[in-house]
Amino acid sequence: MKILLIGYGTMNKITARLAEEEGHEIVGIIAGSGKDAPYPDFKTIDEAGADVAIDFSHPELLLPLLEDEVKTPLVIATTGQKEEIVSILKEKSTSLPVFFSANMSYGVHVMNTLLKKALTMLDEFDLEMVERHHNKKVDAPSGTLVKLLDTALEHRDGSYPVYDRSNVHEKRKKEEIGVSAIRGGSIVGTHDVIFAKDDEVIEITHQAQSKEIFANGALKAANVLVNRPNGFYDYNNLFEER
Ligand SMILES: NC(=O)C1=CN([C@@H]2O[C@H](COP(=O)(O)OP(=O)(O)OC[C@H]3O[C@@H](n4cnc5c(N)ncnc54)[C@H](OP(=O)(O)O)[C@@H]3O)[C@@H](O)[C@H]2O)C=CC1
Ligand SMILES: O=C(O)C1=N[C@H](C(=O)O)C[C@H](O)C1
Repeated sequence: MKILLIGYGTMNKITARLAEEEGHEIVGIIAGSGKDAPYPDFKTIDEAGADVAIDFSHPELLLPLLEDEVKTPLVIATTGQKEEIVSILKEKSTSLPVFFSANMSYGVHVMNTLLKKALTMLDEFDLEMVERHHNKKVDAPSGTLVKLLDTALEHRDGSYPVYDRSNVHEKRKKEEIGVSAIRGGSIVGTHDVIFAKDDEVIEITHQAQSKEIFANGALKAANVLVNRPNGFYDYNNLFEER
């Protein structure tokens, strides 16, 4: 595949290395500074003539690019401003194939599926969610946690998130879903969903042990997406035949 990279930070440097090892060609980048990039720099997505664009960037880089007409299939991994990004991608997907996932690891898709099942069986349990990431991450809570939280809010009537318990001066209410974000060192990314009631705790955890899993997930998704009809894809429908 001829690949355009949107963003050339930590993640897309890894994507470039893995893509080239697999025999793909990086035809260019669109990046903030991208000073150290050995690839041509483009200003719009389509001018690169790529088979697919893979984005790990920032909403302030991505969103203006989506204001142009785009025909190149898109794999989008940027987190933060989810509602705005997804709404624009859904509009775009009427004329091109788009894959979006706040976590490119298929394992997190499985975790979210397990969470849906657990929510139907554990409605008596208090629910708390904790994510841990490296100290360079700019958004909080993580896109993955936002996705897990959305799943929980959909399945628990009347539930609502509590992001900062330091301002809460009363006992926990049943409807609360506690959300905590931890930042430190080089933690790749860990997500814990904790179900707790008197005398028992059930936890579902996903622990990313390398950033390569995200880049590999994006490349696998791109490989499939380029042969898909126009539409909006995530891990729920990418592999389904239409
Ligand atoms: N869906 C998934 O599986 C994963 C998603 N991510 C997400 O991907 C994104 C990138 O992650 P990562 O590579 O680690 O981040 P980096 O900070 O290393 O790279 C971000 C890139 O975006 C550019 N950028 C950042 N801020 C701005 C801005 N305000 N305006 C224009 N350009 C900007 C940077 O340019 P410059 O270097 O010039 O600042 C750089 O090219 C994040 O949103 C992260 O959460 C990360 C891992 C997995
Ligand atoms: O910024 C990161 O590193 C990651 N971001 C994604 C998120 O916000 O969920 C995915 C992964 O956890 C790593």
